[in-house]
Amino acid sequence: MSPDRTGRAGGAGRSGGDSGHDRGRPPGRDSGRRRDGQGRDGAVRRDGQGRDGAVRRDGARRPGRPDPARAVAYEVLREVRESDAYANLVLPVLLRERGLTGRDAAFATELAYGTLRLRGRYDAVLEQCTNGRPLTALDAPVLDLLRLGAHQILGMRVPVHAAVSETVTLTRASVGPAPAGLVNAVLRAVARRSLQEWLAVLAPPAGKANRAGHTDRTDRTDRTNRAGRTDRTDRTDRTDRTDGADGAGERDATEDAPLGDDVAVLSRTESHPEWITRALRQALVAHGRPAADLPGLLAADNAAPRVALVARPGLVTTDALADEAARAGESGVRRGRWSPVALVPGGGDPALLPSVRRAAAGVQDEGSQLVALALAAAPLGPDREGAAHDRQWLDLCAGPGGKAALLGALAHQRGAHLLANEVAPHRAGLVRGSVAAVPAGTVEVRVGDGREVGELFPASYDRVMVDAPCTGLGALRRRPESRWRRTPGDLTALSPLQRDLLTSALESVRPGGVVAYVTCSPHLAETRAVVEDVLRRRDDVEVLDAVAVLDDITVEPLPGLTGPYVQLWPDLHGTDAMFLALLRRR
Ligand SMILES: C[S@@+](CC[C@H](N)C(=O)[O-])C[C@H]1O[C@@H](n2cnc3c(N)ncnc32)[C@H](O)[C@@H]1O
Repeated sequence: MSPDRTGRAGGAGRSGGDSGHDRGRPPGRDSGRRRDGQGRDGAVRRDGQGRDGAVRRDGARRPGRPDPARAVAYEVLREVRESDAYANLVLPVLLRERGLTGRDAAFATELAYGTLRLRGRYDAVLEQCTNGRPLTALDAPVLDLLRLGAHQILGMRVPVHAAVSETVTLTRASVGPAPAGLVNAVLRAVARRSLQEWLAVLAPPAGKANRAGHTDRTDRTDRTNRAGRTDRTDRTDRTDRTDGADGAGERDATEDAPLGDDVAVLSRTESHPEWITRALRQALVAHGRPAADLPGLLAADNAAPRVALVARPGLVTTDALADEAARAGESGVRRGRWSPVALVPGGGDPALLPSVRRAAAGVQDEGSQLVALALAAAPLGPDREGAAHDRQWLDLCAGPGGKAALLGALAHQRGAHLLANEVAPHRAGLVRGSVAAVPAGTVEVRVGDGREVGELFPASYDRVMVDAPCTGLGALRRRPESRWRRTPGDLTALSPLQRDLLTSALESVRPGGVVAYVTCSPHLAETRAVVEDVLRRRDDVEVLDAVAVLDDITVEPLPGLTGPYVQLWPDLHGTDAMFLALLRRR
C-alpha cells in the first residue's frame, strides 16, 4: 500500500501514540535499513519516535494486552485460514466490532492485507530464520504471527523493537506463552536484514543460478557482496547476535538459499504461486508484451488499488459525485484515467456518499466500467429483416450487479430493456440492490442458469454480456488471500462452464447482435482458449476489434493493446486484468 493510497499510513508513524501502535510507513522501493543497526535507529528517528516513545506508549496499555489493531489483523488471518473466509468481508466486521476507525483501521487493514498478499515472500524469508526448521513444522497460528511480524518489519517499517515486542505480546495473548521465545528470536533474525537485502538473498543475480538450483561458492560470495555483506566475520557476528530461543535464528542464507529459474525466483520475491507466475508470463507474451514486464506486473498485484467509483449515466454526473466527495472532506479527488464515467475519490469511505447510498454511483474498477461501456458501444449489424434493433439487452451472469447497474443505466437512456440473469438467488438479491436507482421497468432480475437462456430465448437479444465465473486472477490486488486459495484445478472446473455460457450467449443473441465475453482473469485458458474453442465450432460469429471500440470511449487511448481482444493490466493501465472479446453474430 503506498503512502498516498492509505493517506494515513505515513502519518500514523508520527502520531501512532493514540492507541499504542508504533506504526511505520510503507517502504519506498529503494529504502532499506542497514543491517548494522544504524538503519534500525534511522527508521525510528524518521518516524519521529524514539524507541522510548514506543515503550512509553506500550506502557500506557495494560501489560500483556495486545494492540487492538494487530489483534484484528491476526483474527483476519485466522478466519481466512480456518474458515476459508474472505479477508475483505471479515475485516470490516471486526473493525466495527472493535470500534477501530481512522489510523487504527488503516493500520489493521494494511497489516492484514499486506501480510496475506506477501505471504510467499515472507515465508521464503522466515525459512531462512528458523535454523533449518521447516515452516510446516510450526503450528499454523504461530506461522501467522511470524508473517504478521515480518510484514511490520519488512513491509511497513514499523520500528523493529515495536514489531517484535507487539508480536510477542500478541502471541502470548492469542496462542500462549510457549512459542513467545521462538517468535521473538525468529523476528529478530528477520530484522537483521532490510527488505532489499532479503530480496537479494532470495533472488540470485541473473545467470548465476542454474536450473538444478545450485550455485558455486563464487556465486555465493558475489551475492553476499550485493547484499551489502562482505565477509565471514560479518556472518559470524550475525549468528552471535541471534537469540537462539527454541533453536530459532537466522540460518546463513548465503550458504543454502533456495535458487531456481526466473519463475521460481520471482514467485518467491513477488509472492505469487509459481503456477500463477507462469500463467501471467504466458498471458503477457501472448498479448504482445515482453516477458521482462513480468516483475512489474507481479509487483502491481502486491499494491492495494485505489478505489474507483462509477457515476452511472443519467443517474448522477461525475461532477456531482466529485462535489459530494469534496463536501465529505475528501481531497485529491480526480477523474478516471480511462473511463469517462469514473471518479477516483480521495480516500474516504465511498459507501457514505449520498449517490453511492442510493445506488446512482458505485464502487467499480475502471476495467469493469470499460467492458460494460464497450458492449453498449459495439456496432450492431442489421437483423434478418434488415432492421437495426437495439432494445433487448441481457447480462447472463449478473451477480452482484456492478456491470448490470451500468448497463441498466445506459439501457434506460437508450429506451432499451435489460434482463439481468444470475444463478445464485442471494447474488440475484445483490443485483436488485445494485440496480435500485435505475428507473423501474428498465431492468428485470431473473434467477436461473445462464446455460439454459440460449435455448429458452433464442436469437432474442441485441447485446449480451457474459461476465463469466473465473479464477479472478486479474483482481489479485483486491483479494489479498485469493492467490493462495486458487489452484490449477479451478481452471479445469470452470472451463466447461465458461464454454457453455458463451455458447448460450451466442444462441441468445440475434443475428447482427453482439456478445461481450469478459473475465477478470488474463489466464489464457479462460480467455482466448474459451473464445477460440467455441468459435471453432461455429461459422456464424465474427470477432470485432474491441480495441477500436474502446478507442472511441476512453478518455485517452489505452496503451499496449494489440487487438482484436482487449487485455487490461494492473501495471500498465492501473485496472484489474480484465479480458474482453466482442463477438458479433452474422
Ligand atoms: C464474475 S461474476 C459476475 C460479476 C458481475 N457481472 C458484476 O459485474 O457484478 C460471475 C457470476 O456468475 C454467476 N454464475 C455462475 N454460474 C452461473 C450460471 N450457470 N448461470 C448464470 N450465472 C452463473 C456467479 O454466481 C457470479 O455471480
